[in-house]
Amino acid sequence: MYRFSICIFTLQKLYCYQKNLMDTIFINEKEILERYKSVQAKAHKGTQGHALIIGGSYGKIGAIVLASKSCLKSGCGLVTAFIPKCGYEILQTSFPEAMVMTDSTEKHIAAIEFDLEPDAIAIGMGMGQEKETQKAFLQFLKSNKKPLLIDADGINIISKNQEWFDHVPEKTILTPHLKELQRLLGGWESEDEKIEKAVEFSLSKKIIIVVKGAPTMIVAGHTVYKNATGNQALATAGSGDTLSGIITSFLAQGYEPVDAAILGVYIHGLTADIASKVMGYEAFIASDIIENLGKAFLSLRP
Ligand SMILES: NC(=O)C1=CN([C@@H]2O[C@H](COP(=O)(O)OP(=O)(O)OC[C@H]3O[C@@H](n4cnc5c(N)ncnc54)[C@H](OP(=O)(O)O)[C@@H]3O)[C@@H](O)[C@H]2O)[C@@H](O)CC1
Ligand SMILES: Nc1ncnc2c1ncn2[C@@H]1O[C@H](COP(=O)(O)OP(=O)(O)O)[C@@H](O)[C@H]1O
Ligand SMILES: [Mg+2]
Repeated sequence: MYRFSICIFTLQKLYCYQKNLMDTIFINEKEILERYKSVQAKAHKGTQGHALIIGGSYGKIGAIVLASKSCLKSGCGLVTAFIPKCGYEILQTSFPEAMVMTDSTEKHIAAIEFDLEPDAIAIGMGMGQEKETQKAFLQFLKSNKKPLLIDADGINIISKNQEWFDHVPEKTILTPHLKELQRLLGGWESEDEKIEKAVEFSLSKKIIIVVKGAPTMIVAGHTVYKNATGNQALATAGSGDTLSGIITSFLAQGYEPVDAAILGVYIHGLTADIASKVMGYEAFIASDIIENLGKAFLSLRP
């Protein structure tokens, strides 16, 4: 029996490591237009989806401002932000279109309690890793059944507690940058090994991994989608927080998680391609991603 298990395990490993079984799809405009659905004439905010964005901590409320704003600016009908108390006025003032719920703790999240039924949830941006926050994150994972995206400190926390993946819904999207990916997977020795490890992890946890970088790859089991948009203008604080908001918007609008990730990464990159032609790379900041979302969506129209 023991020998038999070893044999199965080795075969599984071989299967995952065989590069020719990894299907790579290049995401171009054609792939996007096959997935993208514009807003219906009779839509209203109630039909466009409600996203809940959870995160932020003292000094990092900006991450939630950026994620909430990019979310609503990508077609979602309603956005609620769940943040520590200290972020209430910041969010209400800088982005009045968002609704805000606060934790009872001042500077970090200590209990994630809300009385609404969102269509999708993003968690982790600017959230920090306080003990109480980690506990609240676990409680949240245990109770949540909604489509989910985990970014930043959410990834950092779950990387150290990988048994918590038992509570993560299938097709949850993780959006690690390189350092976060290292924390999640351990190291790698080559670019190929990095993607092979991501494929293996995606298969074993049944999740989608957005491997952020230049270019960004979306790993969904054996299929790896390679994005074609984006440039070095995106090498700026908050550009990942903004990406989380955009992908969550598509999730809340009812897109399949893999399509939400593909569309989100493409549109996010497109804003930088459009804006850098007129403003260069240096002056581009995360708010310019949000500013250029309109032009990016317009460019998808035939
Ligand atoms: N305005 C706000 O509120 C903002 C809030 N934010 C929030 O802050 C929290 C901490 O997030 P964080 O990503 O800065 O910290 P952390 O994971 O330790 O990574 C730092 C190290 O990782 C590396 N590295 C990073 N990115 C890389 C990349 N793309 N590609 C390659 N390497 C990369 C790099 O390491 P190095 O390469 O220098 O060794 C770097 O020194 C998080 O919750 C986030 O949401 C931010 O979004 C900013 C705006
Ligand atoms: N040189 C680059 N070319 C293309 N995309 C980039 C480049 N540098 C950064 N990005 C993109 O910017 C985002 C950075 O995410 P992240 O590091 O999480 O930012 P933050 O946490 O500050 O919001 C990712 O989507 C990444 O792919
Ligand atoms: Mg980030």
